[in-house]
Amino acid sequence: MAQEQPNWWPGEAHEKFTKWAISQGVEASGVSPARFHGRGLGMIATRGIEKGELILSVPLQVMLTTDSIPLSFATRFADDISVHGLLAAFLTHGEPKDLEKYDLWRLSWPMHQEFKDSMPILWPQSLRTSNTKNNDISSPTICLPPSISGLWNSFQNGAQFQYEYDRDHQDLLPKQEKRLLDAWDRVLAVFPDTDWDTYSYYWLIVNTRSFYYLMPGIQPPEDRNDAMALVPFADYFNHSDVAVSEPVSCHLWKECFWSFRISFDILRYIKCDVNFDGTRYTFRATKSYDKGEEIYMSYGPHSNDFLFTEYGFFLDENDYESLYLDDIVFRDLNASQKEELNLQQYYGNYQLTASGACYRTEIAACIKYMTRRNWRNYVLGHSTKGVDARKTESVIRGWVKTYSNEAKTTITALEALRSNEENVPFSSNIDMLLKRWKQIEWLCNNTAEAIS
Ligand SMILES: C[S@@+](CC[C@H](N)C(=O)[O-])C[C@H]1O[C@@H](n2cnc3c(N)ncnc32)[C@H](O)[C@@H]1O
Repeated sequence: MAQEQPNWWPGEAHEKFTKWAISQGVEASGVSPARFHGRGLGMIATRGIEKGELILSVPLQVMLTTDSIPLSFATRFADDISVHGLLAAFLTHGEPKDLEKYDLWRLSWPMHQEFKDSMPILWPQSLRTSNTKNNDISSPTICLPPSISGLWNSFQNGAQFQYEYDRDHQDLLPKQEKRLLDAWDRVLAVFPDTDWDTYSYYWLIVNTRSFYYLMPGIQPPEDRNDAMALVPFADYFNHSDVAVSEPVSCHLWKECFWSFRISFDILRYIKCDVNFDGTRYTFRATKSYDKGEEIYMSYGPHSNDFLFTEYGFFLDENDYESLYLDDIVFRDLNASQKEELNLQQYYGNYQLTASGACYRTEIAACIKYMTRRNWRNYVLGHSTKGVDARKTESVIRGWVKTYSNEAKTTITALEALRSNEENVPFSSNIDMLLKRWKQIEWLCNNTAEAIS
């Protein structure tokens, strides 16, 4: 009689891939790929696991890095093609004999349809309108949250940035589209018949499954996104916002951190649970696990809007949740106030998190009612004369309410879209948007109430 499989059984393709990975030197101890409702595949503990235990080790030879790509293939592309773009090009157009090695691994990856369902970049134009250049913004509703689309339904945010500043966590979709289209142009120059669906699929595979990869002792590339590689089997780990609390004591902190494309500025707060020593990628348990529990890894301290754009999911609860009030704040300040904020390096990146508005937002609020002299003295730490906590709170509450109104307006519009029969094929996308906007509304209302 055939042996009964556990309800988390990943399926035959994943069993075959696991056997292949182990035959190639991957060492998995107490972990197995498993199916988890709503998360596709993930990693399960097949026995009790102690905190700090080595659970996975993957040798360099089996990873897909730029060094795995034959030079005769790589040198056909313009020098400025991104590593991301090149890896996707290799998966799309590499010689079958060079790709054969990865066949069973590739069969373990999600289907194209799964990306179409979850990744906004592949959604119909009406659902993914953003402030991308050349975009037709005629869509009656901006469905994606402002940090993703760069646009709002309740006001227009045109021409209000008086000064350039680093909006790393905003306009996420236009930036992602640019990365994909830049790569696409370079691939088309070499392979004019490239199929968009195939290329964008592999580009998203790399986007959602790559790891930070840098040989020890090598300087990080100018663009941190170029330090990436694919790591078989390790790409089964799903993300959680597990606390990445203990500061790294390890002097090699840059090299000892893994992530799905994480930014360098937070690396020093991360524990060395994941390490690449130049020969192997190793993964240790960040806590103890019971048999049958899912083992997660943190992809980094990402907000839900970031996770939504880059990975096609977001968390119900996220310690790193944050909304950006920049567009709302800027339209409420005059040119001279903005100039002053810029001079004092408080221009932009006004965040709202579960614990309230950030210090930068408070400073921006103060400039609304304080004399310039008092404000400057306050910002420079000389005096608190003129600071009135109630007035600051009232300004911030107004800004948060604007965001909350945006959520309300968009939820109403999305509900109308949802009930239109024409949109039945996109109902799960609309549901995902509605869920995200309700989270945003909740966060705004909760903060506004806490400030009252
Ligand atoms: C590195 S892969 C992880 C393995 C993947 N779940 C699979 O089925 O192959 C990253 C992708 O997994 C999914 N994912 C990761 N963490 C998740 C989570 N906490 N909840 C839901 N989906 C998650 C997202 O689709 C993401 O793009």
